[in-house]
Amino acid sequence: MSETASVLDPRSIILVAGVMGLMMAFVIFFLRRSYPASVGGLREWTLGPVLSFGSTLLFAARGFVPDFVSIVVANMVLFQACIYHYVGSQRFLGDSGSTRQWTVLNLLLGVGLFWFMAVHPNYPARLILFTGAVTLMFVMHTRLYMRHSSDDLGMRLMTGVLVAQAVVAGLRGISAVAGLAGHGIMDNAWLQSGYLVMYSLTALFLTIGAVVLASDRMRAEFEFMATHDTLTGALTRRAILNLCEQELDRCQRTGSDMALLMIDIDHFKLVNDTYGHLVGDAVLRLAVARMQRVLGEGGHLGRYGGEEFLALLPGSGGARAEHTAEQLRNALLQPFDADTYLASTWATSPKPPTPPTASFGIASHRGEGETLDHMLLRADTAVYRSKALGRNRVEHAG
Ligand SMILES: Nc1nc2c(ncn2[C@@H]2O[C@H](COP(=O)(O)OP(=O)(O)OP(=O)(O)O)[C@@H](O)[C@H]2O)c(=O)[nH]1
Repeated sequence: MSETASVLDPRSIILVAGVMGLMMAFVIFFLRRSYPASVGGLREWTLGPVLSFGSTLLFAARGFVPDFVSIVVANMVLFQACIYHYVGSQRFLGDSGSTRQWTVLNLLLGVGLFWFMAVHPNYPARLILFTGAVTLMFVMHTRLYMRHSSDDLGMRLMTGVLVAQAVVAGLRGISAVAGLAGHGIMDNAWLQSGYLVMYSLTALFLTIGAVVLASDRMRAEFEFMATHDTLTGALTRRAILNLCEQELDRCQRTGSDMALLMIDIDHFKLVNDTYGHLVGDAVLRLAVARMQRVLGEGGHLGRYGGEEFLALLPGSGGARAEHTAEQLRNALLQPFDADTYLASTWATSPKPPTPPTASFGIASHRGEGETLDHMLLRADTAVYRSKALGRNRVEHAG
């Protein structure tokens, strides 16, 4: 029994937990230095474990510092650590999180803890107050991850750890209500030790989860940057050609259909020359947004060259590809939305605004033996014919 007590000595457990959390805070701190600002929440995720460690020192100093510090301040610092973890998650997941209202709750918590320490000393009441606040925090934190749920390892790890911690904190509160809390945090009741073990694992796994999530986000961002054009958000030339190669391969194995659309914006040099390159850029972005809306999940759009785009239509034969091309052509012709940069720029211009038009060339898969280069050449030739016949039209490759 005495051996068990020494293995699960609460003071050692919370110290080890704090040190582990602090080490993970270093990891996040260095990640933060090298990650772009678009990966939000890293500052809060660094502060969380640092505060946890601070609370650990304060708890461990029980008997050496005034009780106000080792009880009231220590609990408040620990709760503030939970707040930073939560707000870090909110910012990471793109929600607007603020520590302010939670800090107010923390101050109220401090008043309550002080009351039940100095005015009406009552350990179970303090425990109920603290576990109530912490359980609320973990439930909110869990709900946040459930709202943004995905199959990512980091997301699942975070959700699992938070659910476990919400349950344990809740049970600890219930045990206090049921009179099983003992007389102080250093009481070695099995529930107390169990809670502290759980706490140490949570502190560590929350921070590990944060590191995993941040690395996954970075990988996804790099992958996106490598495969998407920065100006328009369409796929890069290499990415769309890779997809075309894969699709062609599949067609030749299974005999299914596919079609390529070469799309060239008309008189684009004139847009640049008349309105400037910034407007030209906005026109390209608008054209891509409109075409992506039409294609949806059914096709892929890549930027083939400056104002030339390539759409891949898996499973489409010639007739379906023509229908899609007409939809794309019509989408480009629609007037500008009144509140866009383009509408306001062009409205104040001496020349009346006109949405861009484009010329389309379709090359549908002809069957075995056809290469991607050949399909691209056919689509390109069809675009030239479309230009020669007056632009703003769809032509089939021969
Ligand atoms: N603003 C802007 N312009 C670009 C970009 N990439 C290419 N361009 C411009 O696109 C124009 C293409 O001009 P051309 O190849 O002569 O074609 P066009 O004026 O569209 O004429 P047609 O294709 O014959 O209808 C050039 O002026 C390029 O500078 C870009 O990223 N942004």
